[in-house]
Amino acid sequence: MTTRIERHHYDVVVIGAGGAGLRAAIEARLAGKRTAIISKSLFGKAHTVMAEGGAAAAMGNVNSRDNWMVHFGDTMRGGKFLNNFRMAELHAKEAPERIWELETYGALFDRTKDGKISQRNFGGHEYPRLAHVGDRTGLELIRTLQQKIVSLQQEDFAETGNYDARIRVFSETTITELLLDGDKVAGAFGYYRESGEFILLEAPAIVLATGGVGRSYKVTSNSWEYTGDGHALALRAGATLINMEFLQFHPTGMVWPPSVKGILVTESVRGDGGILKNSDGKRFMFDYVPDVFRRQYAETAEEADRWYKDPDNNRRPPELLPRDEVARAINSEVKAGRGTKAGGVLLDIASRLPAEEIQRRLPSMYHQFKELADVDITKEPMEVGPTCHYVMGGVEVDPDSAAAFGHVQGLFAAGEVSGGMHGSNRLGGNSLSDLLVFGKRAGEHAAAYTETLAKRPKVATGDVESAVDAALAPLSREGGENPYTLQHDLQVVMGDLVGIIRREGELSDALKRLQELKVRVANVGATGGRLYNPGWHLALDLRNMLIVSECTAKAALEREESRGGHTREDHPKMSPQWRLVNLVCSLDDGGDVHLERKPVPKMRAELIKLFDRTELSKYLTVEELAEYDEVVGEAK
Ligand SMILES: Cc1cc2nc3c(=O)[nH]c(=O)nc-3n(C[C@H](O)[C@H](O)[C@H](O)COP(=O)(O)OP(=O)(O)OC[C@H]3O[C@@H](n4cnc5c(N)ncnc54)[C@H](O)[C@@H]3O)c2cc1C
Repeated sequence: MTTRIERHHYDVVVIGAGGAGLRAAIEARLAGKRTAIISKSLFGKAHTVMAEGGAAAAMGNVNSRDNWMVHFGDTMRGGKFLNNFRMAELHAKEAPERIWELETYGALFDRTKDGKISQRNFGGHEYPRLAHVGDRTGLELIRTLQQKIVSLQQEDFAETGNYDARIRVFSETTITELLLDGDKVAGAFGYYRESGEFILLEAPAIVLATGGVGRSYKVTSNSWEYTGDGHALALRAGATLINMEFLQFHPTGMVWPPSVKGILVTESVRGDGGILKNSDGKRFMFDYVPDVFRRQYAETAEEADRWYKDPDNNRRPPELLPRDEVARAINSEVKAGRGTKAGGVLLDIASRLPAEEIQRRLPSMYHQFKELADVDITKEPMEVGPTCHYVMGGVEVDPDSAAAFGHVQGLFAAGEVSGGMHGSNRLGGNSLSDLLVFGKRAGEHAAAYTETLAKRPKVATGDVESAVDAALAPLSREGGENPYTLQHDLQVVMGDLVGIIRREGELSDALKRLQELKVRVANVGATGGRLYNPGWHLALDLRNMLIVSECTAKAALEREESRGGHTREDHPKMSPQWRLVNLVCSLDDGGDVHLERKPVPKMRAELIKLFDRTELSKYLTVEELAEYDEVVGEAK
């Protein structure tokens, strides 16, 4: 029996309808390309919509000392100098323009008294920098980008009589394979979640914008669709992934009740004055300021509290250290027996701001705790603990064009699925701006790439048949393993052995168990048919989760130091030698993960000069410092 496959032809296919995907699609359409947007979940329901705190952009509206150079410095510092410097530079320079542009699309950010876009404090940012809409910034971002897409569709309708003529959204559609013609992208294959029918989109350029990988962990802020699909699609297409060992465990997820464990408690709570206390009532973060940050952070509660009103003459509260530091501190307090019964610590905003102010600034948090935990955050503290939140690692890309490295052409990646920009740790608020800056670049360069081709790459019939067979396999397997059991077992391995604190023995053990899981996942089965069947969908997601988890575990075992979102108990220090190394994953012919060390690109002279020597000496090797001295010497 032949299987029915719906076929479409586009110039650019964007996989993912979060901020990165929508911004990329807008740009490709503005370049005149026929563009498709594919979304695994409902249109508008990407992670981007859940972003609460804001988008970081050095507009200098609240503190005029802010500018792109300070933002660049903070981003590099936050990423512990492992960031791709060019990405961090482009991001810091272009973020303000991307935010202002959103207002031309119809966004309306909160205002300062004099009518400028308001900006709030966040961990690791020297000045108030996050443009925001209460604590629902992601919603405004997605709403505006969708509105822009609708307006483009209306333009197309006026011209052609067809709304979908140049930009079309395929929602609740999952891509399972990328199809190639030699080393060139030729299309994407997937299925409609509701009907289980197959779809083939032929296109010479594909932008991956599929977001994160959090569902390989049990305690996570990520929703069901974040199974690392884009990462795995890239690998299977011949692209490379960079620095997959770096996962961000956000310090404040809900810990109670168990059914909501992991749901995010926005950093804005701390940005707006919230403090962390242990079960003895001690404000413990003062005990956890690492040497590299000591000069920037307050030593007493009095100084920390003064900072909120007078940031120019006081140092920042330690609650606003980068997320990796705060997550580790909470972990240590709980481990030392100073946590709450449910295994968290207390986050107190109730004693810091009047109730009306809390409700005005943090309406979503107020409702979240009231509805889910029966806690009134204007009266009592919240119970919080670390939750797997964000992956810094991702598709290795050219910083300027967002084109994927490796043995594939026509593949681009932007947003959380791409790697490099955030180094070993992302600062809060830097994701929303990253999506806009690199989403736009990816769309623009994908469109331009299609014009360089002498002929359109062709999809091979055999490849489509293989994609169909792979998709149907779990449904036809008699006695296959239950996908939910497999996901649970994977989450146990990753949570217990590749979690927030890592050790050599446990990582080796994790790799062994992942190999065993690989064999079991190859035998995964799903009951029922193709009509809306979540068990089947998970069975297909599992091989992506597994491959991405293998990358994380392998790289985590290889990197013998602690940096940002990678903490090795057996190698607790940051090593200047390891700062020179990116760990890059590819797939070998047998489909196994191959790990390679590559040098971290060297920062240009005018950028390295933005940092002072004392600070750099905590990160760089002796040889690098000598080069720095030469550069600075020449400038004098
Ligand atoms: C609760 C929460 C709060 C956050 N708050 C902030 C904040 O305040 N500031 C900040 O900067 N960052 C924040 N972040 C992080 C930020 O929201 C994300 O990193 C960012 O939104 C990722 O955007 P993206 O466009 O890369 O992908 P996403 O918005 O995650 O979208 C991914 C898209 O890809 C689709 N997709 C995935 N796989 C497939 C597939 N196989 N086929 C088809 N489609 C697929 C999904 O359905 C979705 O449409 C927060 C994250 C969470 C979870």
